[in-house]
Amino acid sequence: MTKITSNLEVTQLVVDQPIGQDNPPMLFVPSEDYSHEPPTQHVLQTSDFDVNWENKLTDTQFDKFVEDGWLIIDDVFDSTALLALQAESGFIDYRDAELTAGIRLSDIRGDKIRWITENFFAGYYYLQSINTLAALFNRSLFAGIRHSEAHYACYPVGFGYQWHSDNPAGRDERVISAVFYLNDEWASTDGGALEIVDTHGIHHNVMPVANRLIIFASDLQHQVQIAHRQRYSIATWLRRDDTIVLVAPL
Ligand SMILES: O=C(O)CCC(=O)C(=O)O
Ligand SMILES: [Fe+2]
Repeated sequence: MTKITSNLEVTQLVVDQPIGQDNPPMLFVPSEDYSHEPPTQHVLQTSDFDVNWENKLTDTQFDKFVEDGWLIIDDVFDSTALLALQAESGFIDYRDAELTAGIRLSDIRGDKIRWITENFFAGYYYLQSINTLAALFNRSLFAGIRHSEAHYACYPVGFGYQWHSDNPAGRDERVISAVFYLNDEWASTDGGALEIVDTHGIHHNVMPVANRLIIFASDLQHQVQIAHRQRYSIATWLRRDDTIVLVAPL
C-alpha cells in the first residue's frame, strides 16, 4: 500500500515551494527504495476518497443532527486519503484569513487558510467526497444543498477563533458546516477544542483529532479555543445558493 509521509510536525508556516501542479507532495515509504520516479499525489484517484456515507451516518445520527444540530463521524477516510490530506496540508502556502473587506482581525480569528480549488490534489478529491455527503443530506433531510466550498486552515500556536456563526447577520447561504481534522495524537492539553453550543443551548467541546469530521448547522454558535500546537483542519460549507464564488471567509 502506498504510504504518505505526514509532515505536520515539522512543516513551518512559511513554505518556499508551495504545492501545485508543478510541485506535488511526494507519496513514499521512507524505507522503500524507488529506483524510478517516486510516486506523487498525481497518482491519487477519486476512488481513494470513496466513503460509504450511508454506512457512516446511521438513522440515529441523522436524528441527533435534527434534534441537537450537530454530529461527529470518526474514522472517515482510509489511510491513503487521510495521509494525502495531511501531506498536502503541510505544504500549502497559507494566507492570512480575512473577515470583510480585506480587514484582518487576528484577535478574532488567527487561522491561516487556503481555499481548495481544482489545482489541489487531495483537497479536491475531499471536496468531491463531501459533495456525495451533501447529496445524502439532500435525500434524507431535504437540505437543499447546491454546492460546497472548503479551505485548509492552520492555526499557529496561541491562536483560535472567537465565538461566531458561519452565516453573517441576515445571510443564510451556508446550511451545514463540516470541519475535518488532520492532527495525529491531539491531546486535551494541546487546547484547540471546537466549542459548540447545540440547539438546546448546551456547550460541547470537540477535540480536533485526525480523521474526524464534525458536521453542524451553520447557524450554531461556536468558537475554536486557543491552540497550543499547530492545528490543521479543512473547514467546509455546504451551501444552498447556486453560484460558486470564492468568497472571503467569515
Ligand atoms: O476548526 C474548527 O474547529 C472550526 C473552524 C471555524 O469555525 C470556521 O472556520 O468558521
Ligand atoms: Fe465557524
